[in-house]
Amino acid sequence: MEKKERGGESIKKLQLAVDLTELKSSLKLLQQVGKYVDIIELGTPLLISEGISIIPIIKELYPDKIIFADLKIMDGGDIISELAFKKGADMISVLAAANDETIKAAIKNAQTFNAKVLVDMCAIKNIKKRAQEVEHLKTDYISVHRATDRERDGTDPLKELELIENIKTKKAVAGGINLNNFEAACRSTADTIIVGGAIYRSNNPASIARKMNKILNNVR
Ligand SMILES: O=C(CO)[C@H](O)[C@H](O)COP(=O)(O)O
Repeated sequence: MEKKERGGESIKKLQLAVDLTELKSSLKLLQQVGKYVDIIELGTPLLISEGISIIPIIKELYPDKIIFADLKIMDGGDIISELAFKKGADMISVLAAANDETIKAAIKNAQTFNAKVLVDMCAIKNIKKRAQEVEHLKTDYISVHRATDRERDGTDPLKELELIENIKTKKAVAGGINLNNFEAACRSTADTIIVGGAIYRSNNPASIARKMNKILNNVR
């Protein structure tokens, strides 16, 4: 799948969240599904377990993919984002719950390294208000995100997305996206649909990713 942008207009993207804890199993997963996704997310558990040195390893193997480091920065926006960008990350995440100074520092570094920042709304209570504030900071993406630890309480990130439909910044949606709600996610205002467990926990990750790729291409 190409990561091109048509005439400046962005094409909706599928982001695979690799939330495994070992490089070896992550590489095996990527061999199976890499061709079906636009963005490879090095998940927070993977980065904590294996370290940011895996960024250049994955980037070298998948030069045509956008490499997203899900750092979920809460403080130290300058130093942490710089570490990841120097390793070759194309995009990183900063938490919306962080201070504006933290988000601004990461955005400044992203500009220096020609990279991007996604601000993650995970655990934000007033999503609409915080999204408006974050938009003023000129981040590249705002992501609504149902936390993994809330997967059993029925929180729907697609409903949260509706709260920020007027936000002009590109949007991503994450948390519990699977084949049942994938088409709805593609038809939503999200520019990027982030899928983790529905692919990597499947007995047949390639089949799920291929189906999602097909659905996304029909909507694009
Ligand atoms: O960032 C994350 C957790 O903090 C996950 O990568 C993201 O939410 C994807 O979740 P799922 O496995 O439900 O698709």
